[in-house]
Amino acid sequence: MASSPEPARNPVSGALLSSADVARVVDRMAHQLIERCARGDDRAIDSAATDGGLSDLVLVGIPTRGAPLARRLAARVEAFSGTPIDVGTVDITLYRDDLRLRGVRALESTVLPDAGIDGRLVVLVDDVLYSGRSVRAALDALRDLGRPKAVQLAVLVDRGHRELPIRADFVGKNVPTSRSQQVKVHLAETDGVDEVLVTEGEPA
Ligand SMILES: O=P(O)(O)OC[C@H]1O[C@H](OP(=O)(O)OP(=O)(O)O)[C@H](O)[C@@H]1O
Ligand SMILES: O=c1cc[nH]c(=O)[nH]1
Repeated sequence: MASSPEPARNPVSGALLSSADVARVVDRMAHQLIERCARGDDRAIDSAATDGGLSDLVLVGIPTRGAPLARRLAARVEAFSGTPIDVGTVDITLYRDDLRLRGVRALESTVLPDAGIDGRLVVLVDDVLYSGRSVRAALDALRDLGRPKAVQLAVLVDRGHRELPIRADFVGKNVPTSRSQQVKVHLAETDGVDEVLVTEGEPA
């Protein structure tokens, strides 16, 4: 009798990705972005363009840590492809559905490239995908900023437990977690170090 597959285990608390792992994962995601554009299997991208469709691409980070991640991804795509990549950030604070539950939060910056996002492929970038509510808020925020040809999603860690019909197009690492766990992404730009940790218990 065929044995059933091992159930996915939740990681034990501790370090999930080291600094070197984070760099490797970001590089892999950059290659995937380039390949997806060049393959043109995505109607959102003009694969006939001489730059493999990359000039159509805008990486838009969701603060806090999605913003430096988007800049890193853009830098690596540029390093591998030779094509400069437009980057931006989108503040989702006022579009959150838990605004009244979470108390006052400072507004972050929304910065778009000069060429804007109309008619382009926007790839939203975030560090963690969990319920999907932050991405839902980002989609609403984008709607007020322009009309992209398509919007896709890149996340460093997908930890599951979606509460909305949202999935990522580019995932650095899938990490099955329990709801009681927390995934904490630390980046040099915001935290002084690159690492991904899994901790037990609710966030402080
Ligand atoms: O899929 P979700 O359930 O929305 O969770 C993921 C979001 O949670 C974290 O942000 P957080 O709201 O903690 O703010 P921060 O980025 O400022 O830390 C993380 O950076 C994602 O944006
Ligand atoms: O584990 C989680 C859940 C939401 N947001 C995070 O950054 N980590």
